[in-house]
Amino acid sequence: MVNRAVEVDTLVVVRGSKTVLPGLSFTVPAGQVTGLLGPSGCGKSTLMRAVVGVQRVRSGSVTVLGEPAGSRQLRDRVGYVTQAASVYDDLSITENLRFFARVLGAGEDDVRRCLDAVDLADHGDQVVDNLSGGQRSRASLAVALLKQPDVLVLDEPTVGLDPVLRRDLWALFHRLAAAGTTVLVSSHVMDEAERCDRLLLMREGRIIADDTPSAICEQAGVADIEAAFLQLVEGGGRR
Ligand SMILES: Nc1ncnc2c1ncn2[C@@H]1O[C@H](COP(=O)(O)OP(=O)(O)OP(=O)(O)O)[C@@H](O)[C@H]1O
Repeated sequence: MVNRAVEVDTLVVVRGSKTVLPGLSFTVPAGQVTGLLGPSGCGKSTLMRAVVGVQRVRSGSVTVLGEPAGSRQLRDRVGYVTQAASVYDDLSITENLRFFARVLGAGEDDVRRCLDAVDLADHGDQVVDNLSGGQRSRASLAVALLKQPDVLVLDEPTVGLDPVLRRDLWALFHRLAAAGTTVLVSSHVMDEAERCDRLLLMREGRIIADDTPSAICEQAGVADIEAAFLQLVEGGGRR
């Protein structure tokens, strides 16, 4: 088993006229929940797109499970949930899952498993168009779980969710990680930091810290990640 699920080496991404990622290097350990935290616009989505292989990169490399990001071998092994829901509005949640299960070669038992995992079993017959934003994003997450991916990349999955649902989703991420899945999850909300096994703190396209939440706080000599983030920004941080 590869214990570095994701390896990013001197990654440069330019979007339009802007260098969004000016040369990032880091690794993501397998079987843990790694949080990618940073303010809106710092480049989290761009980095996640590079990890799943849908972002044109200027230079550097991104390796996932020992293969180049986006390569054919990774198709069934990497799940990706974007901020935009990727389910059909005019189908029910169960119909969506059955449709994607057929496309992906998954079975009815997988449909049940995924509905349960995201706590939507009681809403399976509801048409997506009538769902709340949070239910919609959980339906997209259920689709991503159909193939039991080894690496799950989630772009701000908890935006707009109430505290109970947020807690439940984080519990799900940890159950998936305990079963061996590598979970890379982004957030711009610093109070989600404590829920991660490891953190990549990001600012203006750079990783300013890469460690466990407690180690980051300890090194900064502060009690919470928000204070650590501020101190890293003021003190220059890692380059
Ligand atoms: N298609 C594009 N063309 C040019 N610039 C872009 C494009 N998409 C994003 N950007 C720029 O790239 C930078 C990083 O955007 P990105 O979406 O990766 O940030 P983010 O940290 O995920 O933000 P958020 O938390 O708001 O989703 C921003 O400055 C954004 O304006």
